[in-house]
Amino acid sequence: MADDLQKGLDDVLVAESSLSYIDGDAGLLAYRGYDIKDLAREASYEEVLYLLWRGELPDRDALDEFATELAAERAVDESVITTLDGLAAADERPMAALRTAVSMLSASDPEESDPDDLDAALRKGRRIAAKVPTVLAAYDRLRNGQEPVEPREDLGYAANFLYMLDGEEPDDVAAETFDMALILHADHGLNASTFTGMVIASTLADTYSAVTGGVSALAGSLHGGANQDVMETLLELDESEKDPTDWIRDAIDNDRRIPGWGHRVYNVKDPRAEILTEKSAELGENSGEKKWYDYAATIEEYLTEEEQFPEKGLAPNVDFYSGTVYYQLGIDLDMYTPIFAMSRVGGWVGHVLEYQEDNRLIRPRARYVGPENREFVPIDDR
Ligand SMILES: CC(=O)SCCNC(=O)CCNC(=O)[C@H](O)C(C)(C)COP(=O)(O)OP(=O)(O)OC[C@H]1O[C@@H](n2cnc3c(N)ncnc32)[C@H](O)[C@@H]1OP(=O)(O)O
Ligand SMILES: O=C([O-])CC(=O)C(=O)O
Repeated sequence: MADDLQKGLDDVLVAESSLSYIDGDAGLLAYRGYDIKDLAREASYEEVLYLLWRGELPDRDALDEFATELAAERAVDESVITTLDGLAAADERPMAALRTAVSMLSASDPEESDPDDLDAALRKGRRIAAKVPTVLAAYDRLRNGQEPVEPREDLGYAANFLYMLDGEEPDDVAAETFDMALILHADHGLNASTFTGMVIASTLADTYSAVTGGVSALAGSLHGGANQDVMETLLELDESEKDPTDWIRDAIDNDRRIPGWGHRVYNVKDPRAEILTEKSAELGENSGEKKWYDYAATIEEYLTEEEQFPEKGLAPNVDFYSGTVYYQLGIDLDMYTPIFAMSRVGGWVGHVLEYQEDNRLIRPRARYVGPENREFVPIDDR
């Protein structure tokens, strides 16, 4: 038995995977061998889902069939909408509403869960991926006193979500930008939320349980929650009316942890952040409102030259520019992490199924450091 302690499981190998390849020193990410930059530029989120789940890119017929099946499963049961309405009345956070809704979706799944039937597990994953946008858009509307908008089967995954959110078809720039953001967030190896899903699935629990666990783990500020924190930080900077360089200098002097910086795997700028930087700048140019991009870019420039940050391998991660992109698309701040979850369903389902093909219960150990050989004292004598 190995006795060396790996707190946080840094660098511990626990599985083999052919979903994503990450080189944290070179700043490379590929899904099943395809560079993320090519996928972000050329593919659609549906194509990427197909790739993650089936291992190959689809040809046009296969993609049409897959996208049609996915679109046909977008509607959610009325009981889910009623529950969301109750959660909205209680002012629940969207991530918590999503966690509750994913768990609830299993009640209307038409197939039994069978740990030996991985095809059925994949179909469950597909239903979750299809319904999460409907849940999120409905929740956002209900909490704003609006009726949910029914999904449309004739729109792509990204465009349909934006349509259900606003009640109006998005323009091409918004739909393409959002689709690209979904592609960038779809998978990232054994990150905390994916690993959570794998731990759950390794007990032979079903896909809904694994995805509910994934949503729960993604919510925290060290993981998916950071995208909202980044935008809140930029708004704080804006309200301070300080020069951005002075603002970030003060933040560092006060030992603040800067959201959207640092990553367990990357020691250089995250390749997804490179793409989102360009997108954020482009949206600012187009709208004439460049300040959100400018604030982020100024912080990046300052921290990149600051001694400690490069020394500790701290650089912008995927969350640093995604917030400015969503903000410019007019999306509410507390929807950013749920949108991340919407995309990451692809990775969660892919990894869970890959792991279950050759399943082994995940069960690490803790080194016992508590007291020993204590004499039990009955309650009335303590
Ligand atoms: C999609 C994603 O999940 S990407 C990550 C999203 N999360 C964030 O952006 C939150 C901000 N970042 C962080 O908290 C961290 O960088 C993490 C959690 C992402 C990675 O953390 P770890 O690999 O555990 O690094 P750890 O927390 O040990 O930090 C190493 C050193 O860098 C410092 N550091 C790490 N991140 C930051 C940051 N964002 N700002 C300032 N200092 C930081 C730590 O204080 C520590 O310094 P020390 O060695 O002087 O004590
Ligand atoms: O990989 C990680 O640790 C965090 C993550 O999910 C990502 O960067 O997309």
